[in-house]
Amino acid sequence: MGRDAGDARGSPALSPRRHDARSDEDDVRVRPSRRGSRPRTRTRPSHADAVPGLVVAVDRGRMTVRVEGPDGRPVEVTAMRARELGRHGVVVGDRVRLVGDATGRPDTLARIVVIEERTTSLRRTADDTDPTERVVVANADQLVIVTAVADPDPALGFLDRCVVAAYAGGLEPLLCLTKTDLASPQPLLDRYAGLDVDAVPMSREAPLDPLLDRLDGRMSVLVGQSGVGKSTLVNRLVPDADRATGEVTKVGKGRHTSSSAVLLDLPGGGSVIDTPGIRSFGLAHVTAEDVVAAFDDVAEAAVDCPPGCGHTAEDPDCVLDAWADAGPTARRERLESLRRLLDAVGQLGPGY
Ligand SMILES: Nc1nc2c(ncn2[C@@H]2O[C@H](COP(=O)(O)OP(=O)(O)OP(=O)(O)O)[C@@H](O)[C@H]2O)c(=O)[nH]1
Ligand SMILES: [Zn+2]
Repeated sequence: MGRDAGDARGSPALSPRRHDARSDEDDVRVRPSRRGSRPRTRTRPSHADAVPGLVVAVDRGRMTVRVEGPDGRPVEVTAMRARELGRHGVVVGDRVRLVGDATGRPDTLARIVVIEERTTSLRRTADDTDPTERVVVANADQLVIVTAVADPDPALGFLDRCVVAAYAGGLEPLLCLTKTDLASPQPLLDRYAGLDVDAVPMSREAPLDPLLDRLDGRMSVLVGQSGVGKSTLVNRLVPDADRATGEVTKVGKGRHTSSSAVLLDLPGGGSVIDTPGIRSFGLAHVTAEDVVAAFDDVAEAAVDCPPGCGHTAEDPDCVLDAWADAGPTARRERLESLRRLLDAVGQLGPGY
């Protein structure tokens, strides 16, 4: 077959091979459009025929992108970012478009030319003062915060930070309270009840069903500190994922050792994104407003707060106290829980 079926139908000749002086190697060859009907511009090829895919792993600039193969089954393609994306990073969960060789055959490399708009972005900064935020995972529905009820004791500050990061990124938080064979999950359940954070107690002996019910058909990110039993959980959820458990050394753990996140499909539908590299959540990018916005009732009341209100008990003109007093006692509990979150992450927002 000729290089472009479209030529036969009389569409304009394709642009010259070297279409852009700044092109990197992959850009030099302009791929003929499969449909052949769309002429390319010199500086920026049209990507209307680029192949849609889902980023399932990122490892040192190389992305693994899942696309639909010729037989309708998913194929994993190795890809890199096109230079034209500028500084836009690609993360696990991103929906992208690929040009180049998207067959997934060995030693092929495709190019990501489009990152679709994200529905959610789980973000973090290196610490609370660093303004450079990094997106950790895109488009996930929920953040599953894995914490042991004992051994190790729950790191409450870390939990609060994860809850805040979830709300700020547009994800629903879900607490997965592991090792319930060692202690009661009740204190942790109580701690977040006022905010209606969903929670599921779990131990390695207990059936997975209550958790699977919540993961079904959704894209969920799993975070947790070392030793909480996250790998044990992932191995049960995705038996062929082969995540190493209980090892002291991080060397040689799992297949995607150096990745910060890897998407794994659940056998019954939905997926989980494991984040082995993420042990902390800097929240320099989060404002008190971002947190409040996650609670419709509180956000509605807070519109009467002065601009820049931090909504803490120390903010003199915060209207949320009056709002709590005017309602049932549950409102006060909700406000206290919310303020504990704001306190725990501290220094939220400019001027607060
Ligand atoms: N008692 C009890 N121990 C568990 C449970 N789940 C996991 N463990 C143990 O807790 C330890 C840590 O489990 P992992 O699954 O490796 O924990 P992790 O969160 O992946 O931690 P890293 O390996 O450091 O990333 C192991 O010794 C497990 O056997 C549980 O439900 N109950
Ligand atoms: Zn306020």
